[in-house]
Amino acid sequence: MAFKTLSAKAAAALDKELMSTGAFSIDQLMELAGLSVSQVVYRVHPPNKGNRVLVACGPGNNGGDGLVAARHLRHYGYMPTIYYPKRSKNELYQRLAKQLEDLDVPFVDDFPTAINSTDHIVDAVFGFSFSGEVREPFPAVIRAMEETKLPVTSVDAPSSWNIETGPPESGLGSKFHPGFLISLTAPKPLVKHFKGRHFVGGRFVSSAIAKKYDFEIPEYKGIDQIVEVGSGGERL
Ligand SMILES: NC(=O)C1=CN([C@@H]2O[C@H](COP(=O)(O)OP(=O)(O)OC[C@H]3O[C@@H](n4cnc5c(N)ncnc54)[C@H](O)[C@@H]3O)[C@@H](O)[C@H]2O)[C@@H](O)CC1
Ligand SMILES: [K+]
Repeated sequence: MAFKTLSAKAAAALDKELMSTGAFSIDQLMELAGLSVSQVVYRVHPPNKGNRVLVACGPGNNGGDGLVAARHLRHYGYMPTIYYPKRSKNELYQRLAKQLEDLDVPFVDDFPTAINSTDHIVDAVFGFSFSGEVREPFPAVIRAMEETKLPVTSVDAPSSWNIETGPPESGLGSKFHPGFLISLTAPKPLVKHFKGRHFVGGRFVSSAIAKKYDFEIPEYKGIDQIVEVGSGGERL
């Protein structure tokens, strides 16, 4: 049986609720989301398979998850590189970037060039608030991820996919099929079109919240922040 999915609208409402009546701060949620992303990368691509990881960060919270994941990956022994062209002026993101700079993690401006010297890519460009056509400077990033043979781990959604309906029918993003996806809190409807290895993360949801938003919390084992589920979201 497949896990129930969470629409983009429901995911945004859930986030808002966690940060209001739920009493969480955005820093906490992003830290846990990024930690779970780092655990997926470690699971599917341990550092002895090649420790260079290129993290593509978009302008919103999906990009913030990427910045947090990069810090954890650095501490696990990876050599992350960050592409973060639309830096937010928000203090939280500035602190996350400073933490990486203090670990000597490089920031690069040219994603298509950087992709030639990495072993793994983290796609933290867009999450559940993506809509419409991909705007500059991100088309080149989506194209490079679409064309590369390197493994890609997408955070919450393969960037450029419609959250409800999946990959675009034609043009940019239509051939973007990352090998790995981590759905945060609960899979979004687009997972119906995802064929790779699929994980769920975000081990901070209470059963009351899951019940209210009508999704299931997967069975996390031990100290894991992630659970592998079937590509469509079904139990393994
Ligand atoms: N509920 C959860 O489990 C949590 C979710 N988080 C992350 O937060 C994400 C959602 O974050 P946000 O709501 O900030 O949004 P996103 O990060 O999905 O994207 C919004 C940003 O992308 C830009 N954008 C949207 N469409 C675009 C287009 N067509 N071309 C170019 N730019 C475009 C917007 O202007 C905005 O700056 C989730 O997907 C998840 O990764 C975590 O950070 C916190 C916990
Ligand atoms: K993404």
